[in-house]
Amino acid sequence: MKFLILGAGGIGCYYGARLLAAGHQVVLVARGEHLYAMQERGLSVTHPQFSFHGAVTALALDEVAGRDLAEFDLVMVAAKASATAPMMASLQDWLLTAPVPVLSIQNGVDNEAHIAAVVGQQRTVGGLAVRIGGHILAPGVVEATGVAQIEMGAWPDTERNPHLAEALLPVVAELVAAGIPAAITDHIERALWRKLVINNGVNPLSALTGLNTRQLTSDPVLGPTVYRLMEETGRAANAAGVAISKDDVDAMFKLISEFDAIKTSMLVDREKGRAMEIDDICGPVVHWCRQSGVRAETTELVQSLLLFNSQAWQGPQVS
Ligand SMILES: NC(=O)C1=CN([C@@H]2O[C@H](COP(=O)(O)OP(=O)(O)OC[C@H]3O[C@@H](n4cnc5c(N)ncnc54)[C@H](OP(=O)(O)O)[C@@H]3O)[C@@H](O)[C@H]2O)C=CC1
Ligand SMILES: CC(C)(CO)C(=O)C(=O)O
Repeated sequence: MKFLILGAGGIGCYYGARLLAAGHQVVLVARGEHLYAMQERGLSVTHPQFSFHGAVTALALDEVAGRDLAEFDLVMVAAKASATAPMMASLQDWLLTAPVPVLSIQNGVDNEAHIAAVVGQQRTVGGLAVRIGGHILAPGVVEATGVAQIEMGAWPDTERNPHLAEALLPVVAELVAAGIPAAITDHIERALWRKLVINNGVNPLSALTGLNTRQLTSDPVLGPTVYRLMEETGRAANAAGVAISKDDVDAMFKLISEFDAIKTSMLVDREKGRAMEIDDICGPVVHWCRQSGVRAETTELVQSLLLFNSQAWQGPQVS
């Protein structure tokens, strides 16, 4: 099969390398030093159970339109959530040249709406990268850990998009054969909110404190705070019309408490001085809880602390 990965950084390069190692064709879209390094020296990916070192096809976003979209079986969007809408807008005309499905494997619950606005719901595949930590260590060099699953499903659910759900079956079979545990869910919107429960629970707090997921969940003060952030996410989901129960929140807390000690993607962004996915992760929780009339107080506090804390503190202004 042939895959186009838009925004091939930590997770995009990991999954891309798995597909390349299994004999698929993969085009990676990146920018800056990372793109240059992949073009000049190839890509290196290390993972406890897998490694890849080799030449890759890497392009800048504005070079993509020179390719024939119809040759691809799947477009995967793997950039940060804030890049989804601008990427879709810049490829809008090209994306309408062939009916190829477009899958998001990003965190957040709004990426699919941005994709659907350009390619239509019939081609939009919701998805998420589960139990993976993957980061660019240096340009062209990626380190990953975890079983690195992909959960995907026709957007917004199989019932409303049955033909796409069927078309995904061979893609999932190839991902599994390539060592990517992939599965289809009939209710991807719910799966995305369940993942947001984890991300809103640990990402902003880890970026604030510098702690990894295990340190956070096992801390006597921060652990219960993680749980409260998760509960608020569940409340937001219900306000948005997506059923998330206390059992879901408990299951997500257990999952992240028992998973490898991960440095979250938001902490990595903070350390690198890059924009963090604060609006994409805390934003929907704050928005939907406010809509419901009961604010997400802990999320609002953590979000504000992170926003203030990430701006360069100049010290008190003395007149
Ligand atoms: N990293 C992780 O462990 C996990 C991440 N996720 C989620 O997956 C998504 C991707 O995360 P991650 O892999 O860490 O992100 P990265 O920042 O490592 O990768 C995204 C890549 O896309 C590039 N990019 C952004 N805009 C463009 C553009 N216009 N043209 C070309 N390249 C572009 C970025 O370049 P630049 O650096 O210049 O911005 C970067 O190299 C996020 O939603 C994240 O929350 C989910 C599970 C785990
Ligand atoms: C919390 C974690 C590691 C879960 O996969 C994640 O999604 C992230 O770092 O953004």
